[in-house]
Amino acid sequence: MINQLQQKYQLSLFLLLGTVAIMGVFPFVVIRYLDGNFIAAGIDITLILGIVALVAYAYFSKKIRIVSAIAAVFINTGVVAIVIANGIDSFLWVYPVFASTFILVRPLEALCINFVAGVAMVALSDIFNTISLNSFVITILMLSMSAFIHASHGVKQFLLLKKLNTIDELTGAFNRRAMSSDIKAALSNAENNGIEQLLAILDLDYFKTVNDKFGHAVGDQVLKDFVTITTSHIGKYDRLYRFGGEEFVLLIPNMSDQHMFIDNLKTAIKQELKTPDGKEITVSFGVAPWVPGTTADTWLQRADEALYLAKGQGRDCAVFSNK
Ligand SMILES: Nc1nc2c(ncn2[C@@H]2O[C@H](COP(=O)(O)OP(=O)(O)OP(=O)(O)O)[C@@H](O)[C@H]2O)c(=O)[nH]1
Repeated sequence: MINQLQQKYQLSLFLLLGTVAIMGVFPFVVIRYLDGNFIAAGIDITLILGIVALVAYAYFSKKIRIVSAIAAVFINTGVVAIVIANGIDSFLWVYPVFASTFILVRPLEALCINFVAGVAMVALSDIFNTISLNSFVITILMLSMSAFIHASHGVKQFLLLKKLNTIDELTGAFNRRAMSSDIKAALSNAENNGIEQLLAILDLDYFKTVNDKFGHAVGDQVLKDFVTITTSHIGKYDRLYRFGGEEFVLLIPNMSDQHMFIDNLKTAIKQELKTPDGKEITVSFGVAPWVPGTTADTWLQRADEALYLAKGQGRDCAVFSNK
């Protein structure tokens, strides 16, 4: 969800940047044309058309990241070209273009693009016969470094927000919010692309007695150990979520031998998850493979019913839903 918000935010920034660029550059197309400066007018109109095309492509394709990167290179190339063609008259455009690069791409990428554009300008334009090269280098460095620090701070804040939004604070497993959106994606993947998934609820057995015997802090540690152990035995694209208390949900792409996978996982947890006095802690599994017509609610309900049966069968076992 937070990724979608970020994408919407980036798209609206991109649209705003495009609008501002067009409104700012267009009057100069007219001025340069009336002055008879057709090369500069041509570069400006190329910039406007390129930006319009890129913004439109980003809007319809939703490939914001790649289009933003192309736009960043495009406007930096454009500003170098206009400074070479038009000289000192277009020099002030360098500053807004360099600053806006940090809105389009990641901070380090923006710094590199600015660096290459700056070097190209120093090497290829003759404006430094008129203005001081030292002043240019110092002011552009100040601008780029300030923008870099600000943008890096923004990236850190976004990553923290993403973590707070999707990760269970105690165990480090994904939280219910992440689970809801991943289940939706898994269902649509299964319905539309035939990529079936398996959903299982994992519930620690007799966990209350761990708390009662060793205290809540040890219980917390057992939950953390459970997540570490389980995560180390599942695949890169498999996801473990804390459903609540000592209940977890596992969402995995369908593999060829579901029963063997679940059995191996159950055995691994049993061997590795221990109380402080070395006694094994077992887990019960309620497993619901995806079937056509599954909804988020029915999927969890089928897994929960299977878990109920597993607990009823004496725990430390996995029951597959046959619905
Ligand atoms: N330490 C700790 N305990 C928790 C947390 N969340 C829930 N619990 C405890 O988990 C225990 C769950 O107890 P029950 O629902 O009876 O389950 P159980 O003892 O595992 O029994 P079965 O599931 O039937 O095998 C309760 O004692 C809760 O207090 C947590 O975040 N930390």
